[in-house]
Amino acid sequence: MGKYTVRVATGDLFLAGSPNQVQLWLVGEHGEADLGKQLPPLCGKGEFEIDVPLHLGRLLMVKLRKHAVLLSVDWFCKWIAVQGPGTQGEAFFPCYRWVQGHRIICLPEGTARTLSDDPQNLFKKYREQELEERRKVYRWGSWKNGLILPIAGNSQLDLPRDERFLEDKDLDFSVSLAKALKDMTIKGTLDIINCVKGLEDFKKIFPRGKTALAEQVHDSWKNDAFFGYQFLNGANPMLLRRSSRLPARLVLPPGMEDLKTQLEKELQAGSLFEVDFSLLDGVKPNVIIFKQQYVAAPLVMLKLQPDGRLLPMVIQLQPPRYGRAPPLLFLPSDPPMAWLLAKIWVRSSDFQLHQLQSHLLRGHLIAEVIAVATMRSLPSLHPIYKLLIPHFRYTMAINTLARSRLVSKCGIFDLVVSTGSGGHVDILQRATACLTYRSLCPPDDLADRGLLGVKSSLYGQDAIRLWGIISRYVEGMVGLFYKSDQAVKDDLELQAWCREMTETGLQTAQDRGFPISLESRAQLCHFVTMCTFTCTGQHASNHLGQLDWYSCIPNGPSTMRKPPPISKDVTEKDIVDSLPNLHQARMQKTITDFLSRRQPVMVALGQHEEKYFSGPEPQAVLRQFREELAAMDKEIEVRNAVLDLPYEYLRPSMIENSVTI
Ligand SMILES: CC/C=C/C/C=C\C[C@@H](/C=C/C=C\C/C=C\C/C=C\CCC(=O)O)OO
Ligand SMILES: [Fe+2]
Repeated sequence: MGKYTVRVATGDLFLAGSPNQVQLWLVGEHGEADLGKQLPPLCGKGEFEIDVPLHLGRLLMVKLRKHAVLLSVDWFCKWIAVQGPGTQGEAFFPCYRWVQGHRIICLPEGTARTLSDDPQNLFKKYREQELEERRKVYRWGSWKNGLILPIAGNSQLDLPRDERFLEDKDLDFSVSLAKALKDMTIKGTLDIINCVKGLEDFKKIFPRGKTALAEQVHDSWKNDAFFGYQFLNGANPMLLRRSSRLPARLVLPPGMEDLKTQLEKELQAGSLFEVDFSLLDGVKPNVIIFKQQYVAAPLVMLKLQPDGRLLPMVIQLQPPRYGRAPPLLFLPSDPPMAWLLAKIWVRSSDFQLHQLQSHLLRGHLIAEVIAVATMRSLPSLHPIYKLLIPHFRYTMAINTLARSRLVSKCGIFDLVVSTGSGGHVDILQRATACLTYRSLCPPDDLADRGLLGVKSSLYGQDAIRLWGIISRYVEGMVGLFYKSDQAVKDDLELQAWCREMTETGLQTAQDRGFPISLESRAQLCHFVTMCTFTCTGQHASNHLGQLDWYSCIPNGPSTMRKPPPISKDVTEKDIVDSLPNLHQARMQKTITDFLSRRQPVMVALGQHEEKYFSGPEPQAVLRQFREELAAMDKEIEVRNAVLDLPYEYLRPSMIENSVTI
């Protein structure tokens, strides 16, 4: 018994407060005290003192309930802190959620606890009730067959309130999208009089890139070294791999002996690389306003020079067909327009696999599965929940928007992308079928692709460095709560979480290397590091490059309006007629600029302000994480300062703490 000081923190945004009164209870080891209805949590922090005539002992949780006389107004509660008998200084009760309706909400004290950390089962009932409620609110949906599962819901309003954009994000997204579409409409009216006779006309109509690098892309996109560089450090660094043999599909027609000799020489030297777009083979192309669009499935062979440049050696635009003559091979020595058109076809194919496989599937959709599985399987007391929850912010919301406006019927893909109107779903299904656990873990993925130690792969170096920092952060936290491998095996909530993710969310992905159970601390750390990296670095490295590399339309055409060339007799007009028309180009530029602009409402990696963990040790681990991130950021800044083409997409200060756009 004694005097307690209670502090109540409301969200910082305008709509976070509520005029409804809030009733509070203090729940201790030895009893529970009803503190009655307290100040309505209008805004900021409220504080009150109260005498409690009971001996509560150590405080375990705070319970709260909103009372509405006329109108129930949701309240965003950040946290509650209590000082008094049994609090050892100050007891902190994290919330960071919306309090809706009149239900009683339980907020356990912030110390992370696995089931085995609660031998008296003081929280067991609470954990079970919380998960029972979460499984009703966070339900798996289904978008298309053969894909990993999304959250149920067709719009943000269908989502749990805690998953929707807060008003600052909502305002920024809506206003900037409306402005982008308005500008597109206004500029688009001029397109009626604009005509694109030559490639230079594209530059006149779309003059300025939004970044220094985008400007360089406008100037240098035709250059072979620039073309090769993109597979290392461009918008999509996920497809390049070192050749272990000449690809079977690369059928060399008679007269190409020199090329064969060169390829074999590079192969023997270990400097032969390839990018194979076979996943696109046979995808049904879109028809846009009654006009057939076209898709190819190229193969590019490249050689890594001693100076680090990656130069294309040959492009095969389509795989060989049984019973037909071998496909034409395009070479750097071909007539310039023919070679340029072949490269443009590769760029358009890269746009398709980048946006659908590397960005949407391996970034957005995997992050969503991690988020939904966690909300359905781990209580808020669980250390892994506390570790991961900051990396789920807005992911379900942005993905629901993508499913309703980007890859939906009559969405952006249908309007301006050559794989729209169903081809994009086919590609997602194919990409899902070959999605492996190793491919989501840079140390394994880069090893498998033969990119470890390739100095000119700045993506590779930064991805390995960031993976290491995240891995140490995860190990630091896991080490606080799991003292043995057996403790991991015995954690039934953890095992249910892993199974829910692999078997349900990822749709029996154990066939592709994903774990169905966690047998050791090392395996747990690897899995949680993959989750964290996917929600942060993987998405950023495949999201941020759009602004630089796709604002020059010929460098990333969202569609192609003529079939791939079958001869080398190519004119500039053939190229212009193949590229997106002005309307399509303007829409592509509008959407990719809008999506990849630097977000004003942004939390950088590791910089979340929510305090989910109580206690000095987790805070120390988080502090160390932030210090390592800051060191990496500074070193990348110094490195980039002397580079003609700086690589920024894995700079910690540029990486969002979750997938929000
Ligand atoms: C053409 C760019 C394709 C990108 C797909 C890859 C990842 C998804 C993307 C997320 C987008 C989320 C929401 C998009 C919402 C709206 C789209 C913009 C305008 C639609 C026009 C309209 O409906 O009015 O990653 O960032
Ligand atoms: Fe994105």
